Amino acid sequence: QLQIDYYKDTCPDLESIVRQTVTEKYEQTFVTAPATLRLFFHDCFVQGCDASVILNLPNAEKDHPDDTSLAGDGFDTVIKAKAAVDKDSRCTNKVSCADILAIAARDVVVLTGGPYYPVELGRFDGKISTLASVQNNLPSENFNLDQLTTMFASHGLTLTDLVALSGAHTIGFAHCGRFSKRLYQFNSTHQTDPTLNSTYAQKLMASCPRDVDPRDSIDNDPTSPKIFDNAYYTNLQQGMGLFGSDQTLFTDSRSKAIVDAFAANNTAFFDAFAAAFTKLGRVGIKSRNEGEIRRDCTALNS
Ligand code: HEM
Ligand SMILES: [Ca+2]
Repeated sequence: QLQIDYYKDTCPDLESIVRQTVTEKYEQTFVTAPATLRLFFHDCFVQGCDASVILNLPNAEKDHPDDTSLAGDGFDTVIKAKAAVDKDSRCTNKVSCADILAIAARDVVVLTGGPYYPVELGRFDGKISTLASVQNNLPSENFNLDQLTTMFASHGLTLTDLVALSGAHTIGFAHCGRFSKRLYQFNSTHQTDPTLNSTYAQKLMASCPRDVDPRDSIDNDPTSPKIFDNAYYTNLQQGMGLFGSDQTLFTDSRSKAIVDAFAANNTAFFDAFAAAFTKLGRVGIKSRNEGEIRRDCTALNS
């Protein structure tokens, strides 16, 4: 029931207002892009795409360890865009924070060189956000393909969607503590994960030595960290996936052909990403009765 032209009459300039705010913030700080894209994913997988991750309540979603590494610039992007939207008197208190996040997430994909695609709108903001609801609902960086496909399938997302959406790791950052196990204590026979390219492994060890502050971070995509492109897939072909959950998309024979197709054809990746993003944006949509149009994206109306 989402529609591309949902706000056509109520807030006709919505898309350009959001785009302008996101562009200004992106020009100030690059992290705006990966932070906003990841925020959208984490929102949709927990309670659906309803901006529940943004609510600032005691023991809220954002306080769960899986969400505490969400960069503040993603939240800030939505708050700033909401303020800009509400300044247009036609739009005041009419556009949901969940929809603003969805538009902003598409906009950062475009800003970093990725595909443009229309975003479906008409979401309502959720009224519930709990720390407990995050548990086991976001994928771990150590997941194998079965674990990844089970979790994605539970939201109607296919194997192709999983591989395409994982391509978001073509931009952004990761903290050393997230993959140090792959470098230093993989398992009883291999200190370092044998699927990891050895030159890349050495580079990672140099950037993230054993005693590194686990809060230090490095680029997800070692070849084009700020560009939304299919380098993520050519990296996987060379054993240069940062997380186990990335590399397994290539090492597992069931998804390898999809990785190869996206590595060979950037347009194929862009088309699949746009389609998968649209499906992700439909997860757990709340009706008018189940949700609200939040006045302040960080707080419940009342
Ligand atoms: C397939 C399962 C996935 C796993 C296991 C996973 C895991 C992770 C982890 C561990 C990080 C690093 C966090 C940190 O150290 O701060 C990360 C970063 C990121 N993830 Fe994912 N992710 C997955 C899928 C996705 C999807 C579907 C998207 C969006 C469509 C996404 C977008 C991002 C972005 C943009 C970053 C960089 C964030 C930043 O620089 O602030 N990820 N992911
Ligand atoms: Ca890239």
